[in-house]
Amino acid sequence: MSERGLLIVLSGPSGVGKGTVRKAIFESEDNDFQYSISMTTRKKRVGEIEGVDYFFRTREEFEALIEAGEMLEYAEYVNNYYGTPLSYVNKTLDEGKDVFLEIEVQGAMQVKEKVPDGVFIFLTPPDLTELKSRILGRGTDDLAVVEKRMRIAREEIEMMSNYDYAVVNDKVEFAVKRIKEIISSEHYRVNRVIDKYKEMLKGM
Ligand SMILES: Nc1ncnc2c1ncn2[C@@H]1O[C@H](COP(=O)(O)OP(=O)(O)OP(=O)(O)O)[C@@H](O)[C@H]1O
Ligand SMILES: Nc1nc2c(ncn2[C@@H]2O[C@H](COP(=O)(O)O)[C@@H](O)[C@H]2O)c(=O)[nH]1
Repeated sequence: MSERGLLIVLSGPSGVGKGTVRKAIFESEDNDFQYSISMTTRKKRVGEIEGVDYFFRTREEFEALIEAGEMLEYAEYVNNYYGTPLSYVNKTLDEGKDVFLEIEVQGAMQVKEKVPDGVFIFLTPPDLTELKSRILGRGTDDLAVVEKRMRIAREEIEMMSNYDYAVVNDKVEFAVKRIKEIISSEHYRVNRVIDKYKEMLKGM
């Protein structure tokens, strides 16, 4: 029996750099994770591509998928739905591949309920001033949305204790290195490899 893949959840406040860090992980040569592309009802930003950055759907389409039980998790964030399609995650984990989700905190907590043996990593900013300047520097949101993201960020940081690991995103390359080290060591946790040894002992 081949081992099921690991479900890795990278989460944290808006603007901390989740997308930047995730892209750096996926661009690295030794990357062996499968990225689960999220679905959203928000408008496409300049340069974003359907099926690469997100699956862009209407609210009606998204709600129909929720009703049909086809989302692993979903959340309403700044007046839009965001969610993870369930079938891709299940199929890929069953193939023994590691699946990487980059999602906000409400969604991460739903995944934790359903897949408690996932690896939950909270990406933190060096401080809140730096967080705000990253959101502003990105230039994608007007001031009211930036303030809303900052209010949500404060609540999200309080949820950090529900995660397995906290990684500070001071420099992207350091954060990437820490995350890779965490995932690599998670593969050696006894509860993940025990079944393989049970099989081996049965055959002796
Ligand atoms: N380590 C870092 N140092 C300085 N700037 C960074 C760092 N990581 C990311 N940034 C910058 O911060 C801004 C926000 O990053 P990014 O969009 O990746 O955040 P996010 O957490 O994915 O946001 P959201 O949750 O809103 O999608 C970007 O302009 C990015 O270039
Ligand atoms: N719960 C989920 N959150 C998600 C998912 N995909 C992305 N996100 C998070 O939403 C916010 C806003 O994203 P943006 O692209 O509008 O800046 C951000 O924190 C993302 O990480 C998802 O599938 N589920």
